[in-house]
Amino acid sequence: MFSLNGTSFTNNSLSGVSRCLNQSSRRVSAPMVVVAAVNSNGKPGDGSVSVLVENALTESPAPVEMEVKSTVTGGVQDVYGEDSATEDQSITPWTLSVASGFSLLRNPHYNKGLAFSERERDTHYLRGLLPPVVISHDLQVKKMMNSIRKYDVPLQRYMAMMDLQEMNERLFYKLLIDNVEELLPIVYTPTVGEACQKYGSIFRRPQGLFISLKEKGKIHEVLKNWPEKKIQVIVVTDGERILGLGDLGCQGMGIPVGKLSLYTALGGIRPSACLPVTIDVGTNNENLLNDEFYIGLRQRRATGQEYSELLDEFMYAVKQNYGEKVLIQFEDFANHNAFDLLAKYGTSHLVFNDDIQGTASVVLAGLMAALNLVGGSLSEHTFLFLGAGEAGTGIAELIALEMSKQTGIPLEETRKKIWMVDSKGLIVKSRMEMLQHFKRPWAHDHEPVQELVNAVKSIKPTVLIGSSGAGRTFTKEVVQAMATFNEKPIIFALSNPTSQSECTAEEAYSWSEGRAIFASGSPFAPVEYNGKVYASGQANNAYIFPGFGLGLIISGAIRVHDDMLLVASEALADEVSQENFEKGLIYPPFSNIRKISAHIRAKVAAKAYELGLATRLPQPKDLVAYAESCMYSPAYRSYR
Ligand SMILES: O=C([O-])CC(=O)C(=O)O
Ligand SMILES: [Mg+2]
Repeated sequence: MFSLNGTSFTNNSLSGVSRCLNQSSRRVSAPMVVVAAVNSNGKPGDGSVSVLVENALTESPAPVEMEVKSTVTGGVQDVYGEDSATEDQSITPWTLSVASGFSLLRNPHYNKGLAFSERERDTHYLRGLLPPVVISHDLQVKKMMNSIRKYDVPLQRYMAMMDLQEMNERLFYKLLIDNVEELLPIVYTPTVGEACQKYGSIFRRPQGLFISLKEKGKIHEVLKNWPEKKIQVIVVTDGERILGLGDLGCQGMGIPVGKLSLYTALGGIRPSACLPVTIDVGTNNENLLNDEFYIGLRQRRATGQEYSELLDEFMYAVKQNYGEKVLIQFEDFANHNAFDLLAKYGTSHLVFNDDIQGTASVVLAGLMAALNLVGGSLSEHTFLFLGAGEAGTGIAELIALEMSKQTGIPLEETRKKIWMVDSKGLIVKSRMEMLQHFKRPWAHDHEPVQELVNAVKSIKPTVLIGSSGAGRTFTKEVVQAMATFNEKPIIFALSNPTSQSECTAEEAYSWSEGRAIFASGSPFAPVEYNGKVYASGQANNAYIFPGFGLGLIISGAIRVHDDMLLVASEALADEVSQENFEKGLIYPPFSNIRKISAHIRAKVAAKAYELGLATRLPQPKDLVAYAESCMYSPAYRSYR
């Protein structure tokens, strides 16, 4: 028991502190979260409680930081680590954590390292636990960047970043936000691919939830083991198709972790609202099954009923634990499950498949921008895809939809402008019987063609898109063929990571004599060809999903709709400046990504309101300003 401002509380009703504050201060507007309440001397009876209040949505300090001095009649320190699930859920969004001294330094959410001020060191039992110097957040960033740059191997940089995330979350995000172009390829594609391949060896601490067949029947409880309760976005994989690297089983965890760090850094969703999940139903990867350091279930993949029962239980438990409006992003599932899961849960949950929908939206944006360089409208172009899986067919469908919207021509007709080659050659009507359902809309009248190069020569596409997961498949002959009948061939090599890219930037520019409009899923450094420097764009779904996700969240959307993907594409294409076009770029630089994300978010939210899918009412007047005000900032809080 302790009392604050004349009110008594038990330790497990500390959320009452928040209510008391809220009632006693006219200066604080809900929703606010108490992030630290520390008994400054720890002795019952004569201490004081200092409390920091912050905005629940953004984790940024509230307009007014409050210090409440009051007589404490009981110790409050011992509530540290108490399960906040025991708190009265009806008073959400109040949450409370208490940390001081050594445990404060060990808590990545609150730790500031050498940036703790003299006063904080006094009031939070930090004296002696830190060396004397006090440094600024900016200097910490500079210091970390210096040490990260000393590593030559990208995986070492990745591990240094993961260590930092575990040690000081706000420093991690500030580093990432301030150095996004340099660090994106480290915490995300392509390095995250290598991290997944070696995840068993580099695994240190769990960064997300592992839900395996062993947890069947207990998933509801497993979700409760996660320390955060107010989850807004889940990225989930079953590891069967990690980037273009194939089945990495349980080691796919690097992907949800990486994607969610971008949700925070690029999209502005607070870290504690993000939950990375890996569903482990086994792996068919023999190397992993025989690897003594493999961290997952050592069995072949469960399929059929066993698989769908586990997924069903997971999806149900998520809704039970976090409500209707939690966004579930499916990532890197194999084709045979990805389409089915999206269709199955699309009507009951807020689900989004990044590989089908996010990639589609980002590629459509790139194409819209490319039209400024090559001319013509979308429907005047002809498209050929290598790879008819999630990404390929997802992009194709969104292009066909946009063409149909622009021209009024029915979707069945606009689809005919789009051709696909898979591992068995051109997708044509005579193969219909044998085709998986998601490939069928793309089977057109044509004689069978085996090789990509022959398909290119026969179809004469203006746009060639690689979504095959197979590296070096856009050969010299293929690129040269594109360059013979197109003045400016549009070539997208989307597969990830770099090793799986259908061709390199250098190949695209040199084989097309510098005429290609090129973009790739993984980043390539600028290329010099014939004395001219060519910078290419990164057609990566990282441009879309963080802003798209927050657009859904701020509007309280309950379903994803294709029209939201279309407006996200338009919003991204609008961000490409004249200066970018002059350099041949069809994507804006990632350095502007937070601003870009705010625009995408506002457009997606506006569409959700227009479609009647938004539940957060009333609609904010200025959605861009509102979106910006909701963004998580990694600025340190001051614990007074
Ligand atoms: O992770 C990325 O860079 C893009 C993506 O979703 C994939 O390749 O599966
Ligand atoms: Mg993916």
